[in-house]
Amino acid sequence: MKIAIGNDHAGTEYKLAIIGLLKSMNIEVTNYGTDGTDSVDYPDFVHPVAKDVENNKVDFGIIICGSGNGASMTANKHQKIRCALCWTKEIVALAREHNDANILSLPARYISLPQALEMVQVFLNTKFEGGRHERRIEKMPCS
Ligand SMILES: O=C(CO)[C@H](O)[C@H](O)[C@H](O)COP(=O)(O)O
Repeated sequence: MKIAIGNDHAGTEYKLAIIGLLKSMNIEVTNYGTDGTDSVDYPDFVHPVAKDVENNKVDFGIIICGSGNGASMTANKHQKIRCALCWTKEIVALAREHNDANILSLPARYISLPQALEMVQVFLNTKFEGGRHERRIEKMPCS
């Protein structure tokens, strides 16, 4: 499995820990940064993740900012992206089962690091249910 990951300054600590987790699971990671804590603009680090997912260069994306909102809004501008902003593992599971989310957005300032790591594992280990949900996600894109 391959994952692309990106974040702003609010997400660096969590991002580095998530990369450690992914590598311990033998998952290939493309890290688009930032790796620092100087103030940056999240779109600069989210668009590359969304492009990799859109172009099937990776299986999934993970993006992290303070609230998760700016990052998810940016990712969802891409036609083929279904980015889910999640704050519990139950919402993560539903984002995969019902929405076939291909990017997970985490709000680093509002969840604990252990929660974030657990949510990443749920995201990667939960399958899309298909069925009625397939019809619904097919209706998501607007022309
Ligand atoms: O974009 C956001 C809010 O939707 C993110 O939470 C950012 O991380 C946040 O806005 C950054 O805030 P800061 O005051 O510049 O650290």
